[in-house]
Amino acid sequence: MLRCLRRWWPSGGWAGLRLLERRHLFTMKLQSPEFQSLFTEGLKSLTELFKKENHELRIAGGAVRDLLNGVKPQDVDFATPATPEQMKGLLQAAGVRMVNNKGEKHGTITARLHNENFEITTLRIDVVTDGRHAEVEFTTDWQKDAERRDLTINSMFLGFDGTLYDYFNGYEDLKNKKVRFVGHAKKRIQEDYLRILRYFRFYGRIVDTVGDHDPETLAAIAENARGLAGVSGERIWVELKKILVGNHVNHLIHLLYDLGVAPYVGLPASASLEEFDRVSQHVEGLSPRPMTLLASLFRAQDDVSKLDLRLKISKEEKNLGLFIVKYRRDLVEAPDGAEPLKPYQDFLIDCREPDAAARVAELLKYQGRPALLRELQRWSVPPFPVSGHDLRRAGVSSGKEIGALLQQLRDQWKRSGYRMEKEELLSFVRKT
Ligand SMILES: Nc1ccn([C@@H]2O[C@H](COP(=O)(O)OP(=O)(O)OP(=O)(O)O)[C@@H](O)[C@H]2O)c(=O)n1
Ligand SMILES: [Mg+2]
Repeated sequence: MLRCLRRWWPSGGWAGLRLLERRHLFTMKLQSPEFQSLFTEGLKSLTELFKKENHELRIAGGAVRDLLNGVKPQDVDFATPATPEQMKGLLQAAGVRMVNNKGEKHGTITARLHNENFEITTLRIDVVTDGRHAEVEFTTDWQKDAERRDLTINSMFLGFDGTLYDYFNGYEDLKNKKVRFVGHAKKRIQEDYLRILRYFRFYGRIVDTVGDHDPETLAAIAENARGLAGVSGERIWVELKKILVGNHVNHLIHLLYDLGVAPYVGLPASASLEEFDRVSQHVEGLSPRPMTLLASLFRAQDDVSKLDLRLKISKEEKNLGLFIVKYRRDLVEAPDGAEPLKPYQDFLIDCREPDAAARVAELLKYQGRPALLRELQRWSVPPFPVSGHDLRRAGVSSGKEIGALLQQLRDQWKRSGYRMEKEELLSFVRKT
Protein backbone atom coordinates (compact mmCIF):
# COMPACT_ATOMS: atom_id res chain seq x y z
CA MET A 1 0.00 0.00 0.00
CA LEU A 2 2.67 2.41 1.03
CA ARG A 3 4.66 1.56 -2.04
CA CYS A 4 1.68 2.52 -4.20
CA LEU A 5 1.27 5.81 -2.36
CA ARG A 6 4.91 6.61 -2.71
CA ARG A 7 4.79 6.18 -6.45
CA TRP A 8 2.60 9.22 -7.03
CA TRP A 9 2.93 11.27 -3.86
CA PRO A 10 5.42 14.09 -4.45
CA SER A 11 8.53 13.43 -2.43
CA GLY A 12 9.07 16.10 0.17
CA GLY A 13 5.34 16.90 -0.08
CA TRP A 14 3.04 16.20 2.82
CA ALA A 15 5.06 16.11 6.00
CA GLY A 16 2.74 13.56 7.63
CA LEU A 17 3.34 11.10 4.85
CA ARG A 18 7.09 11.57 5.07
CA LEU A 19 6.92 10.74 8.75
CA LEU A 20 4.79 7.72 7.99
CA GLU A 21 7.28 6.60 5.40
CA ARG A 22 10.11 6.93 7.85
CA ARG A 23 8.49 4.84 10.50
CA HIS A 24 7.00 2.25 8.21
CA LEU A 25 9.76 2.12 5.70
CA PHE A 26 10.15 2.29 2.03
CA THR A 27 10.26 -1.32 1.06
CA MET A 28 11.54 -2.93 -2.10
CA LYS A 29 12.61 -6.46 -2.90
CA LEU A 30 16.19 -7.10 -3.83
CA GLN A 31 16.91 -10.10 -6.01
CA SER A 32 20.39 -9.91 -7.43
CA PRO A 33 23.16 -12.43 -8.14
CA GLU A 34 25.34 -10.81 -5.44
CA PHE A 35 22.53 -11.26 -2.92
CA GLN A 36 21.84 -14.84 -4.01
CA SER A 37 25.53 -15.67 -3.70
CA LEU A 38 25.37 -15.04 0.07
CA PHE A 39 23.10 -18.03 0.60
CA THR A 40 25.72 -20.59 1.55
CA GLU A 41 24.96 -23.77 3.49
CA GLY A 42 26.07 -21.94 6.64
CA LEU A 43 23.74 -18.99 6.12
CA LYS A 44 20.82 -21.25 5.26
CA SER A 45 21.29 -23.19 8.52
CA LEU A 46 21.62 -19.96 10.50
CA THR A 47 18.42 -18.45 9.12
CA GLU A 48 16.56 -21.71 9.79
CA LEU A 49 17.70 -21.70 13.43
CA PHE A 50 16.53 -18.14 14.02
CA LYS A 51 13.24 -18.74 12.20
CA LYS A 52 12.49 -21.80 14.30
CA GLU A 53 12.82 -19.71 17.48
CA ASN A 54 10.84 -16.83 15.98
CA HIS A 55 13.72 -14.40 16.14
CA GLU A 56 14.09 -12.02 13.24
CA LEU A 57 17.45 -11.86 11.56
CA ARG A 58 18.53 -9.39 8.88
CA ILE A 59 21.65 -8.30 7.07
CA ALA A 60 22.74 -4.92 8.42
CA GLY A 61 24.73 -1.81 7.55
CA GLY A 62 27.58 -1.80 5.05
CA ALA A 63 26.70 -5.11 3.41
CA VAL A 64 23.23 -3.83 2.49
CA ARG A 65 24.78 -0.72 0.96
CA ASP A 66 27.17 -2.83 -1.11
CA LEU A 67 24.46 -5.22 -2.30
CA LEU A 68 22.27 -2.32 -3.42
CA ASN A 69 25.27 -1.01 -5.31
CA GLY A 70 25.65 -4.35 -7.09
CA VAL A 71 28.78 -5.26 -5.15
CA LYS A 72 29.34 -8.49 -3.23
CA PRO A 73 30.19 -7.34 0.33
CA GLN A 74 33.55 -8.26 1.84
CA ASP A 75 32.06 -8.84 5.28
CA VAL A 76 28.43 -9.29 6.20
CA ASP A 77 27.04 -8.22 9.57
CA PHE A 78 23.75 -9.54 10.85
CA ALA A 79 21.32 -7.90 13.27
CA THR A 80 18.57 -9.38 15.43
CA PRO A 81 16.28 -8.33 18.27
CA ALA A 82 17.34 -11.52 20.11
CA THR A 83 19.61 -10.78 23.08
CA PRO A 84 23.08 -12.33 23.30
CA GLU A 85 21.69 -14.72 25.96
CA GLN A 86 18.86 -15.82 23.67
CA MET A 87 21.30 -16.27 20.80
CA LYS A 88 23.66 -18.31 22.94
CA GLY A 89 20.75 -20.45 24.09
CA LEU A 90 19.51 -21.24 20.62
CA LEU A 91 22.98 -21.83 19.18
CA GLN A 92 24.05 -24.06 22.05
CA ALA A 93 20.83 -26.07 21.82
CA ALA A 94 21.57 -26.69 18.14
CA GLY A 95 25.18 -27.64 18.89
CA VAL A 96 26.59 -24.65 17.01
CA ARG A 97 30.07 -23.53 18.03
CA MET A 98 30.61 -19.89 19.00
CA VAL A 99 33.95 -18.23 18.57
CA ASN A 100 35.66 -15.09 19.83
CA ASN A 101 33.45 -13.91 22.70
CA LYS A 102 35.01 -10.44 22.89
CA GLY A 103 32.09 -8.74 21.15
CA GLU A 104 29.49 -10.01 23.59
CA LYS A 105 29.48 -6.85 25.76
CA HIS A 106 28.38 -4.91 22.70
CA GLY A 107 25.88 -7.58 21.75
CA THR A 108 27.88 -9.44 19.13
CA ILE A 109 27.93 -13.22 18.94
CA THR A 110 30.02 -15.04 16.37
CA ALA A 111 28.53 -18.35 15.29
CA ARG A 112 30.48 -20.87 13.24
CA LEU A 113 28.46 -22.95 10.80
CA HIS A 114 29.78 -25.04 7.92
CA ASN A 115 33.25 -23.51 8.39
CA GLU A 116 31.96 -19.96 8.09
CA ASN A 117 31.79 -17.29 10.79
CA PHE A 118 28.66 -15.22 11.19
CA GLU A 119 28.70 -12.05 13.32
CA ILE A 120 25.28 -11.36 14.72
CA THR A 121 24.63 -8.26 16.80
CA THR A 122 21.64 -7.54 19.01
CA LEU A 123 19.79 -4.35 18.04
CA ARG A 124 21.13 -1.63 20.29
CA ILE A 125 21.15 1.97 21.31
CA ASP A 126 24.43 3.61 22.21
CA VAL A 127 23.56 5.17 25.58
CA VAL A 128 26.86 6.69 26.57
CA THR A 129 29.49 7.53 24.01
CA ASP A 130 32.79 9.25 24.62
CA GLY A 131 33.64 9.77 20.98
CA ARG A 132 35.49 6.47 20.81
CA HIS A 133 33.67 3.76 22.73
CA ALA A 134 30.00 3.23 23.47
CA GLU A 135 28.03 1.78 26.35
CA VAL A 136 25.10 0.00 24.85
CA GLU A 137 21.54 -0.90 25.70
CA PHE A 138 19.75 -3.62 23.77
CA THR A 139 16.48 -2.89 22.00
CA THR A 140 13.94 -4.69 19.83
CA ASP A 141 13.30 -1.58 17.74
CA TRP A 142 14.97 -1.78 14.32
CA GLN A 143 14.62 1.95 13.73
CA LYS A 144 16.48 2.77 16.97
CA ASP A 145 19.37 0.61 15.81
CA ALA A 146 19.34 2.32 12.41
CA GLU A 147 19.35 5.68 14.16
CA ARG A 148 22.64 5.07 15.99
CA ARG A 149 24.51 4.31 12.75
CA ASP A 150 26.69 6.83 11.00
CA LEU A 151 25.47 7.46 7.46
CA THR A 152 22.05 6.96 5.89
CA ILE A 153 23.58 4.65 3.27
CA ASN A 154 24.94 2.50 6.12
CA SER A 155 21.72 2.42 8.14
CA MET A 156 19.65 -0.10 6.18
CA PHE A 157 18.66 -3.72 6.84
CA LEU A 158 17.88 -6.46 4.37
CA GLY A 159 15.62 -9.44 5.06
CA PHE A 160 16.45 -12.81 3.54
CA ASP A 161 13.43 -12.56 1.25
CA GLY A 162 15.03 -9.44 -0.25
CA THR A 163 12.94 -6.89 1.66
CA LEU A 164 14.78 -3.64 2.25
CA TYR A 165 14.19 -1.87 5.55
CA ASP A 166 15.21 1.71 5.09
CA TYR A 167 14.32 4.22 7.80
CA PHE A 168 16.37 7.22 6.74
CA ASN A 169 16.18 7.32 2.94
CA GLY A 170 19.49 5.54 2.60
CA TYR A 171 18.45 3.95 -0.68
CA GLU A 172 17.51 7.31 -2.18
CA ASP A 173 20.80 8.76 -1.00
CA LEU A 174 22.68 5.85 -2.48
CA LYS A 175 20.93 6.27 -5.82
CA ASN A 176 21.49 10.03 -5.75
CA LYS A 177 25.08 9.49 -4.56
CA LYS A 178 24.64 11.56 -1.42
CA VAL A 179 26.65 10.97 1.73
CA ARG A 180 24.57 12.15 4.66
CA PHE A 181 24.74 11.48 8.37
CA VAL A 182 21.70 9.94 10.02
CA GLY A 183 19.96 12.86 11.75
CA HIS A 184 22.35 15.55 12.95
CA ALA A 185 25.90 15.34 11.68
CA LYS A 186 27.23 16.91 14.87
CA LYS A 187 25.61 14.32 17.12
CA ARG A 188 26.73 11.37 14.99
CA ILE A 189 30.29 12.70 14.87
CA GLN A 190 30.45 13.32 18.60
CA GLU A 191 29.44 9.71 19.20
CA ASP A 192 32.52 8.53 17.33
CA TYR A 193 34.93 11.06 15.84
CA LEU A 194 36.30 8.49 13.44
CA ARG A 195 33.08 9.05 11.51
CA ILE A 196 34.65 12.25 10.17
CA LEU A 197 37.06 10.10 8.19
CA ARG A 198 34.34 7.61 7.32
CA TYR A 199 32.40 10.48 5.76
CA PHE A 200 35.38 11.24 3.50
CA ARG A 201 35.95 7.58 2.71
CA PHE A 202 32.37 6.94 1.62
CA TYR A 203 32.31 10.19 -0.30
CA GLY A 204 35.24 8.82 -2.30
CA ARG A 205 33.43 5.55 -2.72
CA ILE A 206 29.99 6.62 -3.94
CA VAL A 207 30.07 10.19 -5.31
CA ASP A 208 30.61 10.68 -9.06
CA THR A 209 31.40 14.36 -9.37
CA VAL A 210 33.08 16.21 -6.56
CA GLY A 211 32.21 19.40 -4.82
CA ASP A 212 28.73 18.77 -3.53
CA HIS A 213 28.75 18.70 0.28
CA ASP A 214 26.06 19.61 2.73
CA PRO A 215 27.29 22.85 4.43
CA GLU A 216 25.92 21.70 7.79
CA THR A 217 28.00 18.53 7.52
CA LEU A 218 31.17 20.42 6.67
CA ALA A 219 30.59 22.84 9.55
CA ALA A 220 30.06 19.92 11.96
CA ILE A 221 33.30 18.32 10.76
CA ALA A 222 35.29 21.54 11.17
CA GLU A 223 33.86 22.17 14.65
CA ASN A 224 34.62 18.64 15.81
CA ALA A 225 37.91 17.90 14.07
CA ARG A 226 39.75 18.22 17.38
CA GLY A 227 37.87 15.16 18.65
CA LEU A 228 40.00 13.00 16.37
CA ALA A 229 42.92 13.72 18.68
CA GLY A 230 41.45 11.15 21.07
CA VAL A 231 41.00 8.40 18.47
CA SER A 232 43.64 5.69 18.21
CA GLY A 233 46.23 5.95 15.46
CA GLU A 234 45.50 2.44 14.24
CA ARG A 235 41.82 3.22 13.56
CA ILE A 236 42.71 6.49 11.85
CA TRP A 237 45.33 4.85 9.65
CA VAL A 238 42.85 2.21 8.43
CA GLU A 239 40.46 4.93 7.25
CA LEU A 240 43.14 7.26 5.90
CA LYS A 241 44.60 4.50 3.76
CA LYS A 242 41.22 3.80 2.23
CA ILE A 243 40.76 7.51 1.46
CA LEU A 244 44.20 7.63 -0.16
CA VAL A 245 43.47 4.79 -2.58
CA GLY A 246 39.86 5.82 -3.25
CA ASN A 247 38.33 8.21 -5.75
CA HIS A 248 38.53 12.01 -5.49
CA VAL A 249 41.54 11.79 -3.22
CA ASN A 250 42.85 15.18 -4.28
CA HIS A 251 39.59 16.89 -3.40
CA LEU A 252 39.32 15.00 -0.11
CA ILE A 253 42.84 15.68 1.15
CA HIS A 254 42.42 19.38 0.38
CA LEU A 255 39.18 19.28 2.32
CA LEU A 256 40.95 17.61 5.29
CA TYR A 257 43.29 20.60 5.34
CA ASP A 258 40.62 23.24 4.68
CA LEU A 259 38.44 21.92 7.51
CA GLY A 260 41.34 21.68 9.97
CA VAL A 261 41.19 17.88 10.26
CA ALA A 262 44.70 17.18 8.95
CA PRO A 263 46.76 17.96 12.11
CA TYR A 264 44.59 15.64 14.22
CA VAL A 265 45.20 12.65 11.97
CA GLY A 266 48.98 12.90 11.89
CA LEU A 267 49.34 14.82 8.63
CA PRO A 268 52.06 17.50 8.54
CA ALA A 269 50.77 20.97 9.40
CA SER A 270 52.88 22.68 6.75
CA ALA A 271 52.31 20.16 4.00
CA SER A 272 53.41 20.73 0.48
CA LEU A 273 50.01 20.73 -1.22
CA GLU A 274 51.46 21.77 -4.60
CA GLU A 275 53.61 18.65 -4.61
CA PHE A 276 50.57 16.63 -3.55
CA ASP A 277 48.55 18.05 -6.49
CA ARG A 278 51.31 17.08 -8.90
CA VAL A 279 51.78 13.60 -7.50
CA SER A 280 48.07 12.82 -7.28
CA GLN A 281 47.94 13.40 -11.05
CA HIS A 282 51.06 11.30 -11.61
CA VAL A 283 49.74 8.24 -9.79
CA GLU A 284 46.32 8.21 -11.43
CA GLY A 285 45.55 4.75 -12.78
CA LEU A 286 48.79 3.29 -11.40
CA SER A 287 47.33 1.77 -8.19
CA PRO A 288 49.83 3.42 -5.83
CA ARG A 289 50.28 2.28 -2.25
CA PRO A 290 48.66 4.72 0.20
CA MET A 291 52.10 5.83 1.41
CA THR A 292 53.26 6.69 -2.10
CA LEU A 293 50.73 9.46 -2.38
CA LEU A 294 50.96 10.45 1.26
CA ALA A 295 54.72 10.98 0.92
CA SER A 296 54.04 13.97 -1.32
CA LEU A 297 52.72 15.86 1.72
CA PHE A 298 56.02 15.48 3.54
CA ARG A 299 58.76 18.07 3.23
CA ALA A 300 61.38 16.01 5.08
CA GLN A 301 61.94 12.53 6.49
CA ASP A 302 61.12 13.88 9.92
CA ASP A 303 57.49 14.22 8.84
CA VAL A 304 57.37 10.45 8.19
CA SER A 305 58.58 9.76 11.73
CA LYS A 306 55.98 12.13 13.18
CA LEU A 307 53.24 10.38 11.21
CA ASP A 308 54.49 7.02 12.46
CA LEU A 309 54.44 8.24 16.05
CA ARG A 310 50.78 9.22 15.71
CA LEU A 311 49.43 6.43 13.47
CA LYS A 312 51.68 3.44 14.27
CA ILE A 313 52.16 2.54 10.64
CA SER A 314 53.92 -0.68 9.64
CA LYS A 315 57.69 -0.82 9.25
CA GLU A 316 57.27 -1.45 5.55
CA GLU A 317 55.05 1.61 5.12
CA LYS A 318 57.45 3.76 7.11
CA ASN A 319 60.43 2.62 5.04
CA LEU A 320 58.58 3.37 1.83
CA GLY A 321 57.78 6.90 3.04
CA LEU A 322 61.38 7.52 4.10
CA PHE A 323 62.66 6.12 0.82
CA ILE A 324 60.43 8.28 -1.38
CA VAL A 325 61.21 11.46 0.53
CA LYS A 326 64.93 10.72 0.31
CA TYR A 327 65.15 9.76 -3.36
CA ARG A 328 62.30 11.60 -5.12
CA ARG A 329 64.68 14.30 -6.41
CA ASP A 330 67.83 12.15 -6.71
CA LEU A 331 66.93 9.21 -8.91
CA VAL A 332 65.62 11.29 -11.78
CA GLU A 333 68.39 12.34 -14.15
CA ALA A 334 70.36 9.65 -15.93
CA PRO A 335 74.02 10.48 -16.68
CA ASP A 336 74.69 11.83 -20.19
CA GLY A 337 73.75 9.35 -22.88
CA ALA A 338 72.57 6.69 -20.42
CA GLU A 339 69.14 5.06 -20.51
CA PRO A 340 66.63 6.90 -18.27
CA LEU A 341 66.09 3.72 -16.25
CA LYS A 342 69.82 3.47 -15.46
CA PRO A 343 69.87 5.34 -12.11
CA TYR A 344 67.05 3.13 -10.81
CA GLN A 345 68.77 -0.04 -11.98
CA ASP A 346 72.06 1.06 -10.40
CA PHE A 347 70.24 1.72 -7.19
CA LEU A 348 68.72 -1.76 -7.19
CA ILE A 349 72.05 -3.37 -7.96
CA ASP A 350 73.67 -1.59 -5.00
CA CYS A 351 70.81 -1.87 -2.56
CA ARG A 352 70.04 -5.59 -2.60
CA GLU A 353 67.29 -5.32 0.05
CA PRO A 354 64.41 -7.72 -0.67
CA ASP A 355 61.68 -5.08 -1.09
CA ALA A 356 63.87 -2.51 -2.88
CA ALA A 357 62.29 -3.25 -6.28
CA ALA A 358 58.80 -2.62 -4.90
CA ARG A 359 59.97 0.69 -3.41
CA VAL A 360 61.57 1.82 -6.66
CA ALA A 361 58.36 0.92 -8.50
CA GLU A 362 56.41 3.16 -6.12
CA LEU A 363 58.97 5.93 -6.64
CA LEU A 364 58.43 5.75 -10.41
CA LYS A 365 54.69 6.10 -9.84
CA TYR A 366 55.35 9.09 -7.60
CA GLN A 367 57.53 10.69 -10.26
CA GLY A 368 54.92 10.04 -12.95
CA ARG A 369 57.08 7.77 -15.09
CA PRO A 370 54.74 4.88 -16.06
CA ALA A 371 56.75 3.88 -19.14
CA LEU A 372 59.87 3.41 -17.00
CA LEU A 373 57.81 1.52 -14.47
CA ARG A 374 56.72 -0.96 -17.15
CA GLU A 375 60.33 -1.27 -18.31
CA LEU A 376 61.52 -1.91 -14.77
CA GLN A 377 58.89 -4.57 -14.26
CA ARG A 378 60.27 -6.46 -17.27
CA TRP A 379 63.84 -6.22 -15.95
CA SER A 380 65.49 -8.31 -13.27
CA VAL A 381 68.69 -7.51 -11.38
CA PRO A 382 71.56 -9.25 -13.24
CA PRO A 383 74.14 -11.05 -11.09
CA PHE A 384 77.57 -9.37 -10.86
CA PRO A 385 79.83 -11.93 -12.60
CA VAL A 386 83.04 -11.57 -10.52
CA SER A 387 83.59 -12.92 -6.99
CA GLY A 388 86.40 -12.57 -4.45
CA HIS A 389 87.27 -16.14 -5.25
CA ASP A 390 87.89 -15.19 -8.91
CA LEU A 391 90.24 -12.40 -7.80
CA ARG A 392 92.16 -14.71 -5.51
CA ARG A 393 92.62 -17.12 -8.39
CA ALA A 394 93.83 -14.18 -10.48
CA GLY A 395 96.61 -13.66 -7.94
CA VAL A 396 95.21 -10.98 -5.59
CA SER A 397 95.83 -12.10 -2.03
CA SER A 398 95.14 -9.20 0.33
CA GLY A 399 91.54 -9.09 1.55
CA LYS A 400 91.56 -5.28 1.58
CA GLU A 401 92.72 -5.18 -2.00
CA ILE A 402 90.07 -7.68 -3.06
CA GLY A 403 87.35 -5.47 -1.54
CA ALA A 404 88.60 -2.35 -3.33
CA LEU A 405 89.01 -4.17 -6.64
CA LEU A 406 85.56 -5.69 -6.47
CA GLN A 407 84.11 -2.20 -5.99
CA GLN A 408 86.06 -0.85 -8.98
CA LEU A 409 84.99 -3.74 -11.19
CA ARG A 410 81.42 -3.38 -10.08
CA ASP A 411 81.47 0.33 -11.09
CA GLN A 412 82.96 -0.58 -14.43
CA TRP A 413 80.34 -3.27 -14.96
CA LYS A 414 77.55 -0.77 -14.08
CA ARG A 415 78.99 1.76 -16.54
CA SER A 416 78.89 -0.91 -19.27
CA GLY A 417 75.17 -1.29 -18.70
CA TYR A 418 75.83 -4.65 -16.91
CA ARG A 419 77.05 -6.11 -20.20
CA MET A 420 80.70 -6.87 -19.37
CA GLU A 421 81.36 -10.50 -18.64
CA LYS A 422 83.72 -12.14 -16.16
CA GLU A 423 86.74 -12.61 -18.45
CA GLU A 424 86.60 -9.03 -19.71
CA LEU A 425 86.44 -7.68 -16.18
CA LEU A 426 89.23 -9.92 -14.93
CA SER A 427 91.44 -8.80 -17.81
CA PHE A 428 91.62 -5.38 -16.09
CA VAL A 429 92.94 -7.04 -12.95
CA ARG A 430 95.55 -8.95 -14.86
CA LYS A 431 96.70 -5.76 -16.60
CA THR A 432 97.22 -3.88 -13.30
N1 LIG B 1 32.14 4.43 13.28
C1 LIG B 1 31.18 3.64 12.83
C2 LIG B 1 31.50 2.38 12.28
C3 LIG B 1 30.47 1.56 11.83
N2 LIG B 1 29.19 1.98 11.94
C4 LIG B 1 28.08 1.09 11.50
O1 LIG B 1 28.49 -0.27 11.48
C5 LIG B 1 28.41 -0.81 10.16
C6 LIG B 1 29.54 -1.79 9.90
O2 LIG B 1 30.79 -1.16 10.10
P1 LIG B 1 32.10 -1.49 9.27
O3 LIG B 1 32.11 -2.90 8.84
O4 LIG B 1 33.23 -0.94 10.05
O5 LIG B 1 31.98 -0.53 7.99
P2 LIG B 1 31.17 -0.73 6.66
O6 LIG B 1 30.20 0.40 6.54
O7 LIG B 1 30.61 -2.09 6.58
O8 LIG B 1 32.29 -0.52 5.55
P3 LIG B 1 33.28 -1.61 4.93
O9 LIG B 1 32.69 -1.93 3.60
O10 LIG B 1 34.56 -0.89 4.81
O11 LIG B 1 33.31 -2.77 5.87
C7 LIG B 1 28.42 0.43 9.27
O12 LIG B 1 27.85 0.19 8.00
C8 LIG B 1 27.59 1.40 10.09
O13 LIG B 1 26.22 1.10 10.03
C9 LIG B 1 28.89 3.23 12.48
O14 LIG B 1 27.72 3.58 12.54
N3 LIG B 1 29.89 4.02 12.93
MG1 LIG C 1 31.68 -3.88 6.90
